[in-house]
Amino acid sequence: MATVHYDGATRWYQGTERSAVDSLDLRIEDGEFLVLIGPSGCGKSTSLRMLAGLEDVDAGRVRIGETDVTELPPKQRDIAMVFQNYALYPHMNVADNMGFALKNAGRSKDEIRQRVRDAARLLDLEDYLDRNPKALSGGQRQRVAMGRAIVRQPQVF
Ligand SMILES: Nc1ncnc2c1ncn2[C@@H]1O[C@H](COP(=O)(O)OP(=O)(O)OP(=O)(O)O)[C@@H](O)[C@H]1O
Repeated sequence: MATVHYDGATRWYQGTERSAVDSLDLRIEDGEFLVLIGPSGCGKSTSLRMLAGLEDVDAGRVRIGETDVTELPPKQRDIAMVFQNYALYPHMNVADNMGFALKNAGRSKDEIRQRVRDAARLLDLEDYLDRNPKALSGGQRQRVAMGRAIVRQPQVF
């Protein structure tokens, strides 16, 4: 894990009068579990998306550990994110959804199987590994999305 540091991070969406996030200063310590709470539309997702590299940072900087990631593409940030709509691959079963990023990273079949099994045990998904997402409940889908993040063992969740 690593520290996360927002330093005046700002995001404007074109054509809008106000910034979605205005000069966010926030330091999250290594291993800290942080919850952002605020009214709908106050900028929580935008803040996360700037950290993950899914939104440009229009002013300020974002750091992970000692690395300034403001200009880095998402792939190089070693972050795992769970999306509000889960974004599961509908044509893949639960095990393949959870192991997909590891497969892309060239990990061995044995390692992928083991990490997926460990995460499935943690999330109580062992009985669902062969099912497709459409045959799962909302909460089960949410746990698959979390499993997909967990198996990657990223610097930042
Ligand atoms: N692509 C976009 N173009 C223009 N404005 C946007 C865009 N995406 C988000 N916004 C605006 O930016 C602001 C922050 O949105 P954001 O999604 O970060 O809010 P949030 O705090 O995560 O909200 P919620 O709790 O409702 O999910 C909102 O006012 C939203 O309407």
